[in-house]
Amino acid sequence: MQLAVIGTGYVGLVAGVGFADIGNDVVCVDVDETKIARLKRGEVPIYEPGLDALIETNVKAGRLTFSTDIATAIRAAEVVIIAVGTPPAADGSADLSAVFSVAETIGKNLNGFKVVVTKSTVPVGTADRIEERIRRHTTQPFGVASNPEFLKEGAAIEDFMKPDRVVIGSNNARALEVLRNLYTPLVRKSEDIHEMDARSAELTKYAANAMLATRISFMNDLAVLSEKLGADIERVRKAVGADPRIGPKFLYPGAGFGGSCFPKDISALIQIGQGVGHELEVVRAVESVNKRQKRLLFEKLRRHLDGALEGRTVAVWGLAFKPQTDDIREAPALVMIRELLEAGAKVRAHDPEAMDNVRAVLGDRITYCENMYEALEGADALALLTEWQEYRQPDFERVKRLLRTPTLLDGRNIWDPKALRALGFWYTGIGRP
Ligand SMILES: NC(=O)C1=CN([C@@H]2O[C@H](COP(=O)(O)OP(=O)(O)OC[C@H]3O[C@@H](n4cnc5c(N)ncnc54)[C@H](O)[C@@H]3O)[C@@H](O)[C@H]2O)C=CC1
Ligand SMILES: O=C(O)[C@H]1O[C@H](OP(=O)(O)OP(=O)(O)OC[C@H]2O[C@@H](n3ccc(=O)[nH]c3=O)[C@H](O)[C@@H]2O)[C@H](O)[C@@H](O)[C@@H]1O
Repeated sequence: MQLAVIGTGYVGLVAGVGFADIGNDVVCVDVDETKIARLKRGEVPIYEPGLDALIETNVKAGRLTFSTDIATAIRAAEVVIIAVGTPPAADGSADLSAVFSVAETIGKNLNGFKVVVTKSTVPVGTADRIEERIRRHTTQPFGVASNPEFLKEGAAIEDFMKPDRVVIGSNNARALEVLRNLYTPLVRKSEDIHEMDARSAELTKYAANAMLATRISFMNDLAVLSEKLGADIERVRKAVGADPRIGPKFLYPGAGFGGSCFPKDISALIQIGQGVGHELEVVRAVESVNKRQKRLLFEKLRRHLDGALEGRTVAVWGLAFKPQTDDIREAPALVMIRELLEAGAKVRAHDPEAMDNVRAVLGDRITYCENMYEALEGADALALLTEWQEYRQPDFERVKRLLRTPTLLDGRNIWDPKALRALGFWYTGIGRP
């Protein structure tokens, strides 16, 4: 099939290369000329394991190209996939300006039946609004569909190529059929493709993200309770997750959830509810618990130092919002670093992939260390915010020698409190005695 993917970010690029890999002809389009120029030179603008090799293979095979010429890409395509960003507007709702701008361009360039697919996460009812925008400019036939994406950054290719399920929402039978054919090679059985109306598909995306975020905030809330009661949330987590009705995934307490989606989609869902006069009370609590959780490590450190943060130095390991990505959008580390700077502390940071992105936001307000141990030199405490593999088993004797005071804040519960206390560290994690 001939596909145009509009918006070559985390989702558009992965979807584009994934569809090319199963034999489609794909052109990935973006308004960002620098990004497209880099991709044309063979450079991959984001860190995503396995992506470089897959792009290279498909470009070489002639199935994957990059362009800034959206009109030509649309005219050549049978299926146009919208994967542009839908960032939060000032009031928390999703900013749909990029989606609508693409819809208008599609309308102006329709030259025969096409399926227009929204992969971006958009509020319920957006498919109808897209259809209306396209119709303003054309009398050509087309079908609009919602096809939300469920991939996780850091595991994006695996998630895309072997999805647990695919959701396709449309009121147009021809569009449903085209998309069913497109996805059939990626699913194990036909029941893994869930066909529905567009509104249900749009809501499914928010429901899935809100459910996952609810599990995390629930566990983070219980972690605070655990600590106050002298219980160990890690033991509770494992035992609770052993119930197959609950399951073990997405129950890890930590420094709060970040990323470009959970925080944004939760506030958009709250807005969607309010738009029809329904207050989503559970989702509101998920959001407020998360805001509190992102400040938890900072508060623990402040208490430990009796409020005296001025002039102290804090080492931070992990800046990305999770491991295996360079994405720092809504990362808990940024919240902690900003609090520290505001309190007059200095920060020495390390991350295997995300330092350039942080530099673009914070500039020289903090010190960036190429080596994780270098970040510890002369620091009064080490705070771990992202559970990169290389932080799991550091040389703690060396950590102790380098730190001015042996203080550890484990924002992801990856270290052993007992062993570290035996080594002479002051240790605190999330919800552990
Ligand atoms: N990042 C993720 O893991 C996931 C994201 N999503 C959703 O997918 C959508 C895209 O997210 P990301 O890929 O993370 O965003 P991103 O910010 O990485 O990429 C968006 C791309 O769209 C381009 N763009 C903006 N306006 C454009 C226009 N008018 N024409 C062409 N290109 C345009 C931007 O230059 C950028 O390259 C969002 O709605 C997001 O909620 C859904 C599932 C997973
Ligand atoms: O809509 C999206 O963009 C995507 O959002 C999330 O994916 P992603 O944000 O890439 O990463 P996750 O692995 O879900 O992690 C999100 C945040 O939750 C945190 N988290 C995750 C799991 C957990 O048990 N505890 C926890 O604190 C992570 O550290 C991270 O900060 C969803 O998992 C994807 O299914 C969805 O497609």
